[in-house]
Amino acid sequence: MSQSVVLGVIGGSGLYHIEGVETVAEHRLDTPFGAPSDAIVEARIGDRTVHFLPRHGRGHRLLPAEVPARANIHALKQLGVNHVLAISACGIMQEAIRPGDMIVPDQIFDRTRGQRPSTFFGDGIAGHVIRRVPTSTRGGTYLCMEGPAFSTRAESHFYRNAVDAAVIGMTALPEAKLAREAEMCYALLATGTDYDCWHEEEEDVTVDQVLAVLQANSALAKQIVSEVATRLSAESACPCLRAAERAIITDPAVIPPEAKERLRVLYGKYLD
Ligand SMILES: CSC[C@H]1O[C@H](OP(=O)(O)O)[C@H](O)[C@@H]1O
Ligand SMILES: Nc1ncnc2[nH]cnc12
Repeated sequence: MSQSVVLGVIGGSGLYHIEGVETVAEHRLDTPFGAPSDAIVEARIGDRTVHFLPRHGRGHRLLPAEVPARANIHALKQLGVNHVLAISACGIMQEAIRPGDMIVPDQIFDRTRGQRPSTFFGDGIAGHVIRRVPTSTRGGTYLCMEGPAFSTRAESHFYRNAVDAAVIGMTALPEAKLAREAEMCYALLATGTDYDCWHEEEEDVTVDQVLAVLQANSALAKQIVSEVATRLSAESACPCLRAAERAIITDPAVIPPEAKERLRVLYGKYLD
């Protein structure tokens, strides 16, 4: 069964608002998982409503591990979002990718340290969604490291050789996992900003270098958001939109009422 597509955009480093679009409203939401990173800005791009949330908060206040990913995804879900375009600044792990190139990874490799709450399930309700293809599009592996410090050269070489990573960042997880549990299509748009620290002839990554590339690319990033907003179809029947249909294993009779209430926005249709 198809659903009307509602687009959410999560802005990463250097992208704290979308310039030059018509703002319709600002939503300050609360969730059972705490407050999201910031207010969500509802904007119009052409005929489409877009909900924009800066992942690190305006002014970039949150470290990768401090980003309240569950609250962010839940708040977007409250607004009806079912398609997420997640924008990220990334280190480049392959020679052929140049700074400023945009990459759309189709795989994610988890090198976070397990301290980031990464599921909506638990506390009385067990569920398991399928993640063989974790995003909605194709194009290489995003290695998600814990950070906030950048990698050592040994780690950088390992990610290139053992994982064959295309890009490296710190934020696609648990965001992408939670979007799947929340039955959303999730696409990653990575801007390659630096060669991390593996390249013999290129500078090692610095924050200044990352921000300079993002600054130079900001018009392109905005154009891509506009194109996605314009071209995305009005309806979708993607299986991501039913990812939790068969995920919940707990007998409904033993799910505590508090757990049902906590997950009502996400799974009410399966629990009632
Ligand atoms: C500012 S460099 C490191 C920082 O940038 C990336 O953030 P995001 O993915 O939100 O664009 C990276 O993951 C780190 O959080
Ligand atoms: N080299 C790098 N490692 C991790 N995250 C990044 N974001 C931008 N460049 C990065």
